[in-house]
Amino acid sequence: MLRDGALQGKTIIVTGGGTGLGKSITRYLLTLGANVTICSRRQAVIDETAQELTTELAAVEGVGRILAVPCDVRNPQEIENVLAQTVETFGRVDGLLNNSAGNFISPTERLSYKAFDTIVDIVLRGTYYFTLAVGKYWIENKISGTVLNISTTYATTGSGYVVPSAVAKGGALIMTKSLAAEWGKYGIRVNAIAPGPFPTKGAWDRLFPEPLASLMDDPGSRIPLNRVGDHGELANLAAYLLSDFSGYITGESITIDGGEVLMAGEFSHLRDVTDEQWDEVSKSIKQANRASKS
Ligand SMILES: CCC/C=C/C(=O)SCCNC(=O)CCNC(=O)[C@H](O)C(C)(C)COP(=O)([O-])OP(=O)([O-])OC[C@H]1O[C@@H](n2cnc3c(N)ncnc32)[C@H](O)[C@@H]1OP(=O)([O-])[O-]
Ligand SMILES: NC(=O)C1=CN([C@@H]2O[C@H](COP(=O)(O)OP(=O)(O)OC[C@H]3O[C@@H](n4cnc5c(N)ncnc54)[C@H](OP(=O)(O)O)[C@@H]3O)[C@@H](O)[C@H]2O)C=CC1
Repeated sequence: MLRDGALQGKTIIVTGGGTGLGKSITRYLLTLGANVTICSRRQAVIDETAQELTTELAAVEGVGRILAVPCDVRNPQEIENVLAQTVETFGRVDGLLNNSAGNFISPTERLSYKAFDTIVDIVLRGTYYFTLAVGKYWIENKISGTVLNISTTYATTGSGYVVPSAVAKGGALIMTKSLAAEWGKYGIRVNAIAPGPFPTKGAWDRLFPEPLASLMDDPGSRIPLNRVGDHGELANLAAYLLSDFSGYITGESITIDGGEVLMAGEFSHLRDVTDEQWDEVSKSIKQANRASKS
């Protein structure tokens, strides 16, 4: 979407950048010329992604550089290390994409106390810790940085069977808005993206495992646009929100879900009714109208 070189000179940290959506967004940011630090717990995974993307994009003109630094977002010292290594390698940090998450589907009454803590610590506490570290660096160095948090549509609607994730994503969304209000005076923007279903191994293994996958509708079939999301579509939006082109947008969460949340509307599920059935419906209503007048 953005023109070549749109992110030239920018450095962006992507948490969870070794897999799934974080990897796809990292690929696009590099293509647009940004330098990117990817971080997550598994060093082998982020090293392999860094190697793969470097090789894959070698021929792209103006491509950015990639650095992989291991980090558990629940650990402030490891976050400080990612920040320090990024500044040492690329000179500065301009953007932070909080994309790391943990999640699994389960009836809430089956969860242990620790299960809740594990998800909330990664998603809410981790997002806060990373944002705090980078925000303090920006304020101290007078850099107008930008934070982008990967949320989810159920951060606002809520959802059964993923209660710890919904609670944590909901908290991170309110943090997005609260910090946007507070740090606007430093020129720091804080936004979020709320994706619907975008197939990744990490999400599908934990949210649509068998026998659930066979029992549930195909996620695309519940969506007005009739399909799941494409990683490129999400990467476009993320790059825009991390770029200066979105310079007047802050505290916003943009939904990208093919209209999935709209299916909560009372009658939105009627799209499978045929023309013939609608003829019958119309006839029946008109009959009732006539009857009510007589
Ligand atoms: C539309 C799609 C929206 C998508 C949104 C997303 O976020 S997709 C993103 C998807 N991507 C990811 O999630 C990627 C990262 N995810 C992960 O690494 C793991 O899934 C993790 C989140 C469990 C963290 O691993 P870890 O090694 O830090 O933790 P651990 O193994 O030590 O477990 C901690 C506690 O949780 C318990 N518990 C675990 N599973 C279940 C279960 N199914 N049932 C019940 N409980 C379960 C486990 O028993 C333990 O409690 P206990 O028994 O000690 O009291
Ligand atoms: N896929 C989808 O349909 C949707 C996804 N999302 C969100 O998109 C984001 C990416 O998810 P997706 O790509 O699908 O799934 P992935 O499982 O591929 O991504 C999650 C990433 O988080 C990293 N991570 C997990 N725990 C930690 C931790 N403690 N510290 C640092 N990194 C950690 C993982 O790396 P590692 O294991 O090496 O630490 C992994 O790279 C998440 O925020 C998710 O909630 C939202 C809505 C829909």
